[in-house]
Amino acid sequence: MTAIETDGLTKRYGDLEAISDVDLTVERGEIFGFLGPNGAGKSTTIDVLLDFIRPTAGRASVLDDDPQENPRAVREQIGILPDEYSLYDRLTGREHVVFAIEMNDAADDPDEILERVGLADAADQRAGDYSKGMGQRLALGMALVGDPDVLILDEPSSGIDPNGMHEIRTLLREEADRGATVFFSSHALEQVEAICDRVCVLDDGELLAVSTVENLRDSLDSRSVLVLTLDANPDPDLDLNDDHGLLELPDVTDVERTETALRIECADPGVKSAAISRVEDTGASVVDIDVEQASLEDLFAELTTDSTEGADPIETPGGERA
Ligand SMILES: Nc1ncnc2c1ncn2[C@@H]1O[C@H](COP(=O)(O)OP(=O)(O)OP(=O)(O)O)[C@@H](O)[C@H]1O
Repeated sequence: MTAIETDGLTKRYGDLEAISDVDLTVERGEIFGFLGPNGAGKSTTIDVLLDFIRPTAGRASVLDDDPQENPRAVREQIGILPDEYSLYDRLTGREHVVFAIEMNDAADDPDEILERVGLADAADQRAGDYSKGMGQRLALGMALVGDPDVLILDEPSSGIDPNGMHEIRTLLREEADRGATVFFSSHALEQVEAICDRVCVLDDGELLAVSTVENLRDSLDSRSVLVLTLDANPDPDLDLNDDHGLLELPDVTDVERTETALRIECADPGVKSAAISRVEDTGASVVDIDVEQASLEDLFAELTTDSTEGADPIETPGGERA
């Protein structure tokens, strides 16, 4: 059953298309990473889901309700940690949570919530004296009130240290285990990959890929760079700028020449031995062989760079192309 669905979702501000024809499906109970650089369109998408703004075209649904037709029903089922939230400086942490409980007509124990977000010791401190990370934890605690079916978290890691993020990941996993859907929007890949079941990558308003983190990793395992260090005193007749015919090999996607080495991008690991033979056949002497694995960071950078200029799309096995 789907928790969140968008179909051709588009939002224009004048000439600017903040999101373009976004088709997205998030299943119930999954922790879904909504990934993209600044200005990608993440907050715009979230604002449409909450009916804070209306789409120019397309539609969205949250737990089968259309936010435009039934905004109240949608918001009642969502716990939201917004990108920009405001706290009341003079109210304590506990008073904030009590306020959220009353607003939601919920029966939560405020101290239990404060404990879960690591603020038990600061419950009676005024929010005006909280650090940024403490404020973020408090806003997250308020989002948990009433055990919402969908948690929408816009940049939840902002201001939170690595230990804190570990606690928050545990908390989000508990939420998913009780059946909640977690929609985790972030530009920080390392946060998303550590917790999410599936991720999508949005850039310039367009959905570039949807995949499991595992499939993204698998696709990277088959993408590597072979670095061949050549004899520093090669045959003087050897053309150092030559690509050694490597680009004629299928699955060699790029060749870069440094002073003493060749960096050969391989789309398939099986091509490496053919590449080495090809270089040696031209009379060059290979003195060292190294393999650089691509990281998820590389993939994210590649997906979100020049996507509008016809860069080659990256397939994520088992994932969808958007
Ligand atoms: N009210 C608005 N009027 C005009 N343009 C807007 C408005 N809101 C957003 N935009 C533009 O829409 C695009 C998407 O913005 P959005 O805030 O959705 O990105 P984002 O992915 O959430 O970015 P960030 O990670 O920085 O929060 C940006 O180019 C932004 O400038």
